Amino acid sequence: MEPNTEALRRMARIAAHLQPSSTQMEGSSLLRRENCRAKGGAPGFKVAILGAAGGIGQPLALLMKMNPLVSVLHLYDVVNTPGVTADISHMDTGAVVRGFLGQPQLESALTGMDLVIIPAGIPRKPGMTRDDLFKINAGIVQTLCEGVAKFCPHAIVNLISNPVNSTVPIAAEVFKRAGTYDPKRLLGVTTLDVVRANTFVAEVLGVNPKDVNVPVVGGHSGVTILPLLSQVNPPCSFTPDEISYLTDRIQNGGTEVVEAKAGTGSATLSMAFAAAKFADTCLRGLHGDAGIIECSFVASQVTELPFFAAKVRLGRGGAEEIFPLGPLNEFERVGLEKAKKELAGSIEKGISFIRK
Ligand SMILES: NC(=O)C1=CN([C@@H]2O[C@H](COP(=O)(O)OP(=O)(O)OC[C@H]3O[C@@H](n4cnc5c(N)ncnc54)[C@H](O)[C@@H]3O)[C@@H](O)[C@H]2O)C=CC1
Ligand SMILES: O=C([O-])CC(=O)C(=O)O
Repeated sequence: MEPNTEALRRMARIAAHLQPSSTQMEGSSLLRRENCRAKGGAPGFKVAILGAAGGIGQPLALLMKMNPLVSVLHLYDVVNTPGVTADISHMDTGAVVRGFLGQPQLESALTGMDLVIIPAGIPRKPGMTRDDLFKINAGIVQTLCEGVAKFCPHAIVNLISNPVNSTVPIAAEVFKRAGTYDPKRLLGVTTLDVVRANTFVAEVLGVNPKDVNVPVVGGHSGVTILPLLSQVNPPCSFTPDEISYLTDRIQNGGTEVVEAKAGTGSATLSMAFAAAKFADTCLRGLHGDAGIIECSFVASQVTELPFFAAKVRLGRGGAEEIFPLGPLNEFERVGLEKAKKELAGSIEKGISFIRK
């Protein structure tokens, strides 16, 4: 490269920082990606977090800034993104970070994104169910997904905002209405249930949670969270008391945190960890890595319900394969029936919110 060309590029990058208009920063970040590619680095993906200034959004932004597969990180919220962005952008990792504040900047936040992670919305307080959040969060998810449909219709969406059992159907209806719906690209994030299940099962077994994998299917609320303890990897067995304790603790893990936080919110740090883990699997899928399998709440034919959390294989197109539930024991079969009954109502509530 000619030295004077490099000097010009450096000046452009400094100018872009001093006056960060969308095009200037975009040009600068693209340049970095090109440089990275030219040096044989990994290809980078563009990721947006909507709700980035919140309890989940901030640590999630930090973790995504550390992900080497991310070349551009857009942080969008209706409050506080300038501060969060300035802070995160000083981390000496590769991703270029940009902040966007409020609805007028949603277009710039979303344009060109490969992956959009949505933790926007209010969290629970003690005594509330996740469904109690529907009234406020349904509208937030609708607005943001309308933005996704308009400005980055091919992005993969990771939906975190509760109640997930209803917000994923809401997003699907928004995308259908816009003519952009691809069921493989809309993924409800249930990874925290798996993360908790791995942790609690490992405690009972006395092993490292990293060495345990518990499939958790169904949905993301109370009895719809169905851990398949008969399918733990590596294979192991539990006493009836252990099964009862573990199922109850996994299903009520969210409430355990809400009560411990005593009115100041719900799980944020473990959720950011889980969301970053799930986003990483999506990015590795987009990257073309083989054998990427995680549980997620997706459009599905695994049961008679239109949506269900199950193990999915992530690839370039999103959730490219959804695995059947596999053999269930009697306890799990009873749990499945309870889960389906509650899920049916929550899914219908989400669908009719948009179709009303
Ligand atoms: N899927 C899961 O496993 C989990 C889901 N959650 C859910 O995640 C959501 C967020 O939780 P927290 O981060 O703790 O809440 P929080 O209140 O700390 O943060 C939410 C953020 O969303 C922002 N926001 C609100 N309306 C917005 C809009 N229209 N556009 C962009 N941003 C908007 C707020 O300004 C705030 O910064 C809640 O609904 C919570 O129930 C929480 C834990 C686990
Ligand atoms: O319980 C809540 O409200 C937040 C949540 O979804 C979880 O921690 O699993």
